[in-house]
Amino acid sequence: MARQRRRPIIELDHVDKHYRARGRSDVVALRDISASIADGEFVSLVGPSGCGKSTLLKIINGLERHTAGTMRFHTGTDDRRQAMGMVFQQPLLLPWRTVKDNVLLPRDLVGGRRRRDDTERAETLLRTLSLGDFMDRYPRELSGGMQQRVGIARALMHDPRILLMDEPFGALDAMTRDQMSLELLQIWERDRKTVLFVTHSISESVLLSDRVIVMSSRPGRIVSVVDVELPRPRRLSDINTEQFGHYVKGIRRTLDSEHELSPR
Ligand SMILES: Nc1ncnc2c1ncn2[C@@H]1O[C@H](COP(=O)(O)OP(=O)(O)OP(=O)(O)O)[C@@H](O)[C@H]1O
Repeated sequence: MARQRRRPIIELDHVDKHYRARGRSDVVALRDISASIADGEFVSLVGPSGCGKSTLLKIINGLERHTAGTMRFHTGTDDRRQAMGMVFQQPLLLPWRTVKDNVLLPRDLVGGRRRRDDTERAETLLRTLSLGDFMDRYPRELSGGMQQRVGIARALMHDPRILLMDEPFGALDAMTRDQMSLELLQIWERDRKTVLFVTHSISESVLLSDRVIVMSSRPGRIVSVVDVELPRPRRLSDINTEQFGHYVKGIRRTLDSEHELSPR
């Protein structure tokens, strides 16, 4: 059954991105990207290494500028940074700040005194992410998965409408990665933020997403958009179902055929 789509929050229309390289020809990272992401939707981006997935997140949050096409955001604010939170593969925590102070970093960067609300929000987020007992510890005292949870709490601190996640679990072992996927799903089911999630794992993309955008090798283009019609809430055991396998195989086939066609 087709899901009813909500109104778009991000619209990309024929977007290109070229990186200028002095003395060499430009790198065409993205070509003709058109997509509409609905408010509250969970969308994954999969594609070969170097196809421009990170670039797409960076032009969406304004860290990079697109070179052609148009982008529209319907977030209720002109301040893109306010509307978006970003989670990177490495959590990039400041080692001299405690866990709680790392989560409060975006708040502190704005300047002025912290309000009690800010501290309470940081504490609530940390408790939600099972870090209630580690708020006053330092990053070096935490495992990789715990550090990544701190990165997620920090990205959620200003309550963004959109969460951009660039291979957030890529550096974690398989079990921690599964656990983190489930926790992310729980947060998403509760808050229904719009999530754009970059991953190399096809099964992770199917487990988490409403839609999976499949990209070609560089220059990155969208070659397929897969609606994942698996029921929610999802569980890890869904991975063993026939329907799940069907989605994974379909996406794998698309990526393989693109790889065969691409110039080497
Ligand atoms: N600042 C930059 N200057 C020049 N070229 C860049 C820059 N950043 C990225 N590129 C190039 O743009 C292309 C896309 O890179 P990007 O990091 O977006 O790919 P990706 O799909 O996220 O890769 P991966 O899956 O390996 O992380 C690559 O060829 C890369 O070398």
